[in-house]
Amino acid sequence: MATIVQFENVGLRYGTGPETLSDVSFSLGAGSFYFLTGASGAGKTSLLKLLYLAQRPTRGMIRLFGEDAVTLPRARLPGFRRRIGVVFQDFRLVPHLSAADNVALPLRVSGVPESDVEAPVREMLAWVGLSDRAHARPATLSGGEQQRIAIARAVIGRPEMLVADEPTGNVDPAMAERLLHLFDSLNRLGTTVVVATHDLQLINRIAGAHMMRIEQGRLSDPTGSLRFPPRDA
Ligand SMILES: Nc1ncnc2c1ncn2[C@@H]1O[C@H](COP(=O)(O)OP(=O)(O)OP(=O)(O)O)[C@@H](O)[C@H]1O
Repeated sequence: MATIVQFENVGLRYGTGPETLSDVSFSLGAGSFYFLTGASGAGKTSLLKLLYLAQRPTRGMIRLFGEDAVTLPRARLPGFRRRIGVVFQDFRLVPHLSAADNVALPLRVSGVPESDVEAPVREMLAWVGLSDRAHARPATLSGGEQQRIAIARAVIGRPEMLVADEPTGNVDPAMAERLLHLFDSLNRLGTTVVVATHDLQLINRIAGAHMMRIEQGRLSDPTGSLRFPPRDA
């Protein structure tokens, strides 16, 4: 299986504080499904930020899509980021755009012709159960509805990798199940999926998903399968 992400001895420090992440090493196989768990403050969001290139590590090596992501020239960041769908913990919807226009953003940014935008937006809104809120501004949506719009926006461009930070934190169990099914469908189409969650129930729902656990900034690898190359290689 091809490796889509590789971390070797990665460390992250914010300012002059202690290291938030230390000696993080793992690799992600293209097309696999990963859960990242850990207590609040353990470093899940920080690890995801490194993955979607919002943050550079203070030490270590990160390869993404086969290239060195640490020394990637700034000008190439947008091109890389377009290959990654992100569901932010705080949604980050654009407040002056409607729900439909928020969902359409990745397609428009990628230069998809306007005639090819409407149908997938409609399909995604239906998938997340919000067809009737297409014209609503984010401020008029509930937290769970905003989260579903953020998920629709993250997956509409069929990204090579989907990174989601607590994507079911604001929805009821039935909707969480449905959203997970959406991620699963995307994964079956070949997208590598990384979901940070506290919800251990979710983890059992995806057959064959890998689990990474982070404790005080260090990754524990319960399956022993995430390290690349293996420690004893
Ligand atoms: N921008 C920042 N500047 C300084 N410290 C930060 C910053 N972002 C996160 N931290 C610190 O890094 C540590 C890990 O935070 P992080 O958000 O990665 O944890 P988390 O596991 O995602 O937590 P939660 O589950 O509560 O979202 C925390 O101690 C946090 O205070």
